[in-house]
Amino acid sequence: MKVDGRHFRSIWLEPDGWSVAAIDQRRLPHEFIVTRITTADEAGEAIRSMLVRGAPLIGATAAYGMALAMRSEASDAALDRTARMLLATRPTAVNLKWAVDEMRRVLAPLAASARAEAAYARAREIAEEDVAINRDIGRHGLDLIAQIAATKKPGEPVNVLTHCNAGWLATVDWGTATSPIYQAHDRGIAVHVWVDETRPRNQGASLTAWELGHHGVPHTVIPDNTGGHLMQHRMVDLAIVGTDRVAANGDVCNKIGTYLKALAAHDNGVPFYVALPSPTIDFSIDDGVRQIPIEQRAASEVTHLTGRTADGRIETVRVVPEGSPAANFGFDVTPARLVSGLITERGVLRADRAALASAFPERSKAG
Ligand SMILES: CSC[C@H]1O[C@H](OP(=O)(O)O)[C@H](O)[C@@H]1O
Repeated sequence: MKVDGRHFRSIWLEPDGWSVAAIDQRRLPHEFIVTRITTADEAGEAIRSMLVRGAPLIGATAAYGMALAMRSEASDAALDRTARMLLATRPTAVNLKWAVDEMRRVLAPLAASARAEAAYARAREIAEEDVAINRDIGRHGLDLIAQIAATKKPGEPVNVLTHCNAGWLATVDWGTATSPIYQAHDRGIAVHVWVDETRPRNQGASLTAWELGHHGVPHTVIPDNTGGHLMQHRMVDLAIVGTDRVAANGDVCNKIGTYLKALAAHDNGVPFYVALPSPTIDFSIDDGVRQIPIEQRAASEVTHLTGRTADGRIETVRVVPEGSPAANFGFDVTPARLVSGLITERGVLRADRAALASAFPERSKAG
């Protein structure tokens, strides 16, 4: 999407035809830094360190990481070693495993000499497919926003709450939860977004607010604990969030705090939608609450904050007493019963196995 009027994707193949560029999301919103990724290990570190993050973008980065590996060494051992390295970077977003498995499906049958070219071709396809899928998610989600807009007084915005960053920065382009928002805004529908800051890494405050601002979408950053109050006072028309993994039964794993927003939405009759591309569906899991692995990250992400000082320096400060332990669960799982619908590239679905299997039979059979 647009950054200072210029179109960017979150990741792209450089003109040299083999190295990969990605926006360093750890530096936003204060610095816009593009990093060049030249090895599979650098791709793995980019995922592990959250230089790139967001389920679909993690998948695309892993696909390019496999291509970088095949360019360097295309043996069966290198293929297996690279797959294992990438799969070990982060455990929750199933798009990572989907992308690695997809690359292995394409590459394993090939002679080593043919693997690098095939790997780059498939990685590019995965990136382009993500853009097309997210555009379609936006088209289907736009209908939901337009239906609410039709009930509003002229100029009164549709108020959407979102959590974390499921924006174009979390994907190759468009985003998932933000794609309907961008498409509504671009069509002149008045939209306002309540942006959950999303402690502890503040992807909402630092990423969602940044990208909405660059696209001219009205928004307000709120502390994570505010959403329930807004819903109680009819200040939220619908919630749209992203997801890192949807179980076959419709349970939704997303950034920590999503479950609490879903409970508040359910209690206040606020529609709660989850936007996802089909590679985020994990048909091998029947019970998301019990089976989806929840990443636990470093306590320092809770005990410290990074920001810009008044004189422009980027500093990290401690916000928790020395010696106070901190827990950092990265995700939680919202039971399907709290989900109003799943906005996918093939339409808005009920959050249940029958709807998911019917919409994506080719994936449900693959399991
Ligand atoms: C469109 S996937 C976005 C999803 O990924 C985020 O997690 P992280 O920033 O840790 O990669 C968050 O759960 C978002 O909803």
